[in-house]
Amino acid sequence: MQTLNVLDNRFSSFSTLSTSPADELAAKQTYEALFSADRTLSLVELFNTTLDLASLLNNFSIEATRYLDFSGLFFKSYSVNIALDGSKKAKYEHRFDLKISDTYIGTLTYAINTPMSLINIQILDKLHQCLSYPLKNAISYYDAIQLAMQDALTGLGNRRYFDEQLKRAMHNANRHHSVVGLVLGDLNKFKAINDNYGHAVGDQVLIEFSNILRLCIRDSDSLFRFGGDEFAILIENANESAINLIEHRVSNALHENILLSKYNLGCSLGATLMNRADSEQSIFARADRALYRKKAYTAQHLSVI
Ligand SMILES: Nc1nc2c(ncn2[C@@H]2O[C@H](COP(=O)(O)OP(=O)(O)OP(=O)(O)O)[C@@H](O)[C@H]2O)c(=O)[nH]1
Repeated sequence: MQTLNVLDNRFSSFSTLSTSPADELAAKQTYEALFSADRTLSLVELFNTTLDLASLLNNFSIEATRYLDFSGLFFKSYSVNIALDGSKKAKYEHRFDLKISDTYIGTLTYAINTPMSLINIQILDKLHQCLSYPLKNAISYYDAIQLAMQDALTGLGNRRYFDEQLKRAMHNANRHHSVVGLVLGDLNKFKAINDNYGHAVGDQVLIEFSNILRLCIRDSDSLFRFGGDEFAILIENANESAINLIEHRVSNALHENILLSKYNLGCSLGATLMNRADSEQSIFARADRALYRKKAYTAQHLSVI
């Protein structure tokens, strides 16, 4: 696969506003040659070679950069928000709403330093037509993957996603000589909420707890629910104080939350930091043992964190 940085590889006779009628005519003739039926078909085939959104955007930009000088390319839809690698903002933004038979797919935004000419827009419109179906397929694929990786009740990552992310985070940490932190959480006496107030209230409590966790972490940390009342927080670039801070925040937030304090809901957290000899299994087992000790302590002292 071609992975050149297209933004550093631009050339274009169309890249600025055409200044003379001769320029316009030359551009128009090239445009007509470029978008013969055969050419259109081969572009669609090219874009159809991948379902990966980043690769598709890269393939598309290799074509687009031949006709337009842009410093950034961004795509946003209901579920996707992605930028071409190396994208930078520029003086202007030109947005195109991409549609298939009036159905909105998403918005493609070009960051440009000179306004677009009419011929630029016409060429891009044609390129977008070639892109639209491959893009729609790639978005559907992305949505399906997201769904498969998500816990349906809370929207947090599920156990399968956790396994992937833990592996990726530990790999990165080893490369960059940083450390991953892992916090496992388990609600205390959650079953009693289901038993006493019903499953719907139990669900509401799980959602509320997930929202609390979201507020207690940084953007670079990730959250997961393993099912039931078990949660995990993956902390990148972690250290002892980052873990302590999260534990402190969760504990405070639980006490301050109106719904959860009404049910006197507590949570036990078990945390650990990665060491260089760790495998995914060993770091998880250590966090799990820490959680087990906290649960045992909590049960013994009949207190909540
Ligand atoms: N409402 C709701 N309950 C769930 C869901 N998934 C699992 N549960 C329930 O969560 C409860 C978990 O019970 P336990 O594992 O005993 O946890 P606990 O009551 O917090 O016990 P300790 O952890 O020992 O304090 C079980 O009753 C499950 O049926 C869910 O999606 N929604």
